[in-house]
Amino acid sequence: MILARADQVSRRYGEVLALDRVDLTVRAGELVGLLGPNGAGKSTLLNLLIGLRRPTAGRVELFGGDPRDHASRRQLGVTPQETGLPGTLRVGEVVDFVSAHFPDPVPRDELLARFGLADQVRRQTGGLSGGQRRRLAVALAFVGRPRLVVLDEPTTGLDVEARHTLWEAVRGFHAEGGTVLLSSHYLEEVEALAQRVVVIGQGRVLADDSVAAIRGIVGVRRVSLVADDLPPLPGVLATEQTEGRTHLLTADADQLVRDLVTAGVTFRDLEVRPTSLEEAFLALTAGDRPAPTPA
Ligand SMILES: Nc1ncnc2c1ncn2[C@@H]1O[C@H](COP(=O)(O)OP(=O)(O)OP(=O)(O)O)[C@@H](O)[C@H]1O
Repeated sequence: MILARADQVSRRYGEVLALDRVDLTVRAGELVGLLGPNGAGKSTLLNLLIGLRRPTAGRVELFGGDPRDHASRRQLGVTPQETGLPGTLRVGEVVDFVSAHFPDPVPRDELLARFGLADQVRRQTGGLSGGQRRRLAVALAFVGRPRLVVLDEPTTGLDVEARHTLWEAVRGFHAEGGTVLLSSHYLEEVEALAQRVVVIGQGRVLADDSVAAIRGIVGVRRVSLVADDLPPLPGVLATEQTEGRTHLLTADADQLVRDLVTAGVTFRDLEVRPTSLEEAFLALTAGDRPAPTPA
C-alpha cells in the first residue's frame, strides 16, 4: 500500500527550481532515507508531501488524498527541520498537550523513556539542552501512533549518544510496523536506519535504491597527486586538474595506487581522502566535468 507519493513534482521559488520533476513512492512498512547535500531539495520535497507547500507542477498524495486536506494528515507524524517549544512549559506538559489531540496516544512515560527523556519530565523545555529539545520535538511526532512519520534532519546537532538513542526509537517504531521517511545529509545515519535510499541533488532524484547500491555510488575516494603524465587507469570515475595537481575519483583507492605503481608512473605528494557526500555528488553530477563511467 502506498502511503505517500510524488509524481513528476516540480517546485519553484522565484528563479530557483528547488525540485525538478521528482518521483517518489513510500509504501507501508518502509524506512526510506532521503539523502542529499545542502540545498538539494529535501525539505521542499518533504514539505510538499506533508501539505505545507503546494507543488508548482505535478501531483503529491498522502494516504491516497491531497496532503493539504486535513483528513489526509490524521495518521501522519512530523518533525520539521526547525521547531519551537514553549520555553516555560514542562516536558510532561508539552507531551500531554500534544497527546490530547489523539484518540490513543502513547503513554507519556513510555514515550519519554524511548527518547531518553524520562528524567526530564518536570523540566521546563527552556531549560533543556539543544539535543534534549530536539529529541523532544522528534518524540512528539510519534505521540499519536501515526502510520507514517516524516522527519526532516532529525539528528542534526545531536551528540553521538543522543543520536543513537533517537535511532533506536526510530528503529523500534519501524520494527512494530511503522513507516518512516527521513532526510539527512549523513550517509552514516541513512546507512544505520534505512533500507532504501533516495538520493537528491540539485532538485532531481539521482538514485533510488538499496543502501548497498547507494554506498557504491557515494563511497568514492579522491586520490590527488602531482605527476607529469598519467596513462589511462582503470576504475577512475572522474579526473580533475587544479593548480598542478591531478585529482582522480575512484571507488577503490587502494587498487588505483597499486595501478599507479605498477604502471611505473612517477608521482609525488600523494594524498588519499574520502570525498564528502557533497563533493561526490558534485563530481558525479556536474555537467561541465567528465561524466563518470562505472569501471
Ligand atoms: N522559501 C523559500 N524561498 C526561496 N527559496 C527557497 C525557499 N525554500 C527553499 N529554497 C531554495 O530551494 C532549494 C532547495 O532547498 P531545500 O531547503 O529544499 O533543500 P534541502 O535539501 O532541504 O537543504 P538543507 O539540507 O540545507 O536543509 C535551495 O536552493 C533553497 O535555497
